[in-house]
This record gives sequence, C-alpha cells and structure tokens, in this order.
Amino acid sequence: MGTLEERIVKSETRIFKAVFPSTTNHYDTLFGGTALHLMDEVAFICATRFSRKKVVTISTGQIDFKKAIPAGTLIELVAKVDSVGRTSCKIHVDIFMEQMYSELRETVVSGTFSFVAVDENKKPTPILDDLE
Ligand SMILES: CC(=O)SCCNC(=O)CCNC(=O)[C@H](O)C(C)(C)COP(=O)(O)OP(=O)(O)OC[C@H]1O[C@@H](n2cnc3c(N)ncnc32)[C@H](O)[C@@H]1OP(=O)(O)O
Repeated sequence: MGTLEERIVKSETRIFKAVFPSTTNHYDTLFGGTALHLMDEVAFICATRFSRKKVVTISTGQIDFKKAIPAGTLIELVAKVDSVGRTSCKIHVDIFMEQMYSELRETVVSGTFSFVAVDENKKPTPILDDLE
C-alpha cells in the first residue's frame, strides 16, 4: 500500500474546467456555489483515492475567494491531503485560474474540507488500515 507520504503524493487529484456561461452569475464570473461544489467534489475524490474507503464530508474550513473568475477562463482544481487523523483526513484545495490564450496562471480560491471514513453502519472507521 506504500508509506503515508507515498499515498499522499499518489492521491493528489486535479480537475480542469472551462468557465462557460452556464456556470457564471450575473457579474459574468464563476458562481461561488459552483466553485464550492467543484471543490467538495475534487476533495472527495482525493480523500477516496487516499483511503480507498467510503468517506463523508464532516466539515469545511475557511474558504477564501481571493479573485473573481471571469467567464472564458480555464480553472484547475488541485486537492491534496493536508493532515491525517485516526478516522478522518483534511484535504486542501486550490483553484488556479489560467487565461486561455496566455500563460498567465494564479491561485484564486483556497480552502479545506474534512472527511471521515465510515463503515457499513455509517460509523467512523480508521481512515487507513495498512501503512508500511
Ligand atoms: C460525500 C458526501 O456527499 S457526504 C454528505 C455530507 N456529509 C454527511 O452526510 C455526513 C454526516 N455526518 C455523519 O454521518 C457523522 O457526523 C460522521 C459519521 C461523519 C461522524 O460521526 P461522529 O460520531 O460525529 O464522529 P466522531 O465524533 O467519532 O469523529 C470522527 C472524526 O471526525 C473528526 N471530526 C468531528 N467533528 C469534526 C469537525 N467539525 N471538523 C473536522 N473533523 C471533525 C473527529 O476529530 C474524528 O477524527 P479522528 O478520528 O481522525 O480524530
């Protein structure tokens, strides 16, 4: 199964999206709720790939929207395990914005999401079984 550090590196998860008008608000920027949805999704995938167990979201940390994300840009969501407890793990998520026709790239939104591994009775269970 690998060491803890190897599992953290292997489970880093990335999703690219084009910011099309269907995802924007009346300011023509990415709707905040859509950004949160995508962040929770990429964090969930990361926690699942890290633990290979059923996980549920238990909380979010502070989410910082540093810059608006205009329609017609590209975004990359990057999720990485930040810390690991007995039954839970905390995932850090950054959204990077890229221009379509230049190399300009910057971090625009950051936050954390915590997940708990659950067993068949939906009770907390160890997040990892077998570390080397
Ligand atoms: C993928 C999805 O869509 S999930 C949908 C949304 N999420 C849900 O529906 C989950 C609803 N919540 C639950 O079912 C329950 O709260 C459970 C099963 C997650 C946790 O059950 P509890 O009995 O409250 O858990 P318990 O108090 O034993 O804590 C479990 C772990 O969560 C951690 N935890 C508890 N509360 C919080 C919190 N607010 N923030 C971060 N971690 C927390 C604990 O520290 C513990 O971690 P550790 O074992 O690594 O030290």
